[in-house]
Amino acid sequence: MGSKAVIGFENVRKEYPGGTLAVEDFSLEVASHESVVLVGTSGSGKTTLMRMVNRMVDPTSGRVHIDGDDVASLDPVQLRRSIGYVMQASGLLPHHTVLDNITTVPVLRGSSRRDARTRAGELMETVGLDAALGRRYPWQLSGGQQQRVGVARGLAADPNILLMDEPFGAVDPIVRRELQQELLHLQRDLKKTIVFVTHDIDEAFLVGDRVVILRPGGIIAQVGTPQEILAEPADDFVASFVGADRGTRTLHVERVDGRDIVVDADGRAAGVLGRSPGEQSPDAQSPDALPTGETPS
Ligand SMILES: Nc1ncnc2c1ncn2[C@@H]1O[C@H](COP(=O)(O)OP(=O)(O)OP(=O)(O)O)[C@@H](O)[C@H]1O
Repeated sequence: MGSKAVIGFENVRKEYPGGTLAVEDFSLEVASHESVVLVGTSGSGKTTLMRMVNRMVDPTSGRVHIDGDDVASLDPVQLRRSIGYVMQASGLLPHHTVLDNITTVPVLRGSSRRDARTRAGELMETVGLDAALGRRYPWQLSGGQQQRVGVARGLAADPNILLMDEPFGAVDPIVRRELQQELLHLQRDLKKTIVFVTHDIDEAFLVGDRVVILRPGGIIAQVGTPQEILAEPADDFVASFVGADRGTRTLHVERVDGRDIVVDADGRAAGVLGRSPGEQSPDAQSPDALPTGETPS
């Protein structure tokens, strides 16, 4: 696999045995080092699409390529080991210590145990974990710590691509916010190509360079930067999705890591204005102009 890690979905369709049409016809290119978030209601095909990247799911038709190579032509085991995968509730092996969980894939890929452990220690520091926790078992950690281990494990083989399936879905809102912020820090340094799945639009706007809003059947309702989607929702479905739950909250803008984040009265991120450092953001939306949306009935 090349090092650009450009991911392409070309007219992919997935019909599961039994007849569920999870994805009708989905095409998208994820650029090198880009973070793309798939967001949509339950059952809209987000996880199915993400799993096509590492061949945990094979499309019924269409193809997924990485740097131009059809993943169908790649060995699935090698492919999975070369792509970081972080899932909800961390997915850690319960009978293995934290260190063993983090080092499994690097050792399978040929690292010496010693090198893998050294690297694991560094990664634990990167994700904000005390190295002493390495000897514990997952059940001896808090939910937030488990998720951090999950992120460290996803990064352990230094993959170019990171797949994150509701990675912070199982932790409380405060820890979730901390983990989101840390992911933003990490991504600034690591610059992975990230596909991130969530059903939380606030999270999508915070972590995504681009956000893909899906209808059932993996149909794209809108794809764009958070700014574009907030400024011009494509239709009522998107407007309602984006505004859902926002009601009459007072929105304001906070500067975080050089980015203007729209924050609601509860301190939750509602969007990002002006994406990259150095990028002019004269067209940034006044928070007053953001769609407040009706609470969906
Ligand atoms: N292995 C499977 N066999 C049969 N049907 C499946 C399978 N996996 C998913 N589905 C169905 O495909 C559809 C899309 O599922 P998928 O998990 O991709 O959606 P999702 O958007 O990730 O949902 P959620 O937010 O609930 O995780 C759903 O109707 C689901 O029931």
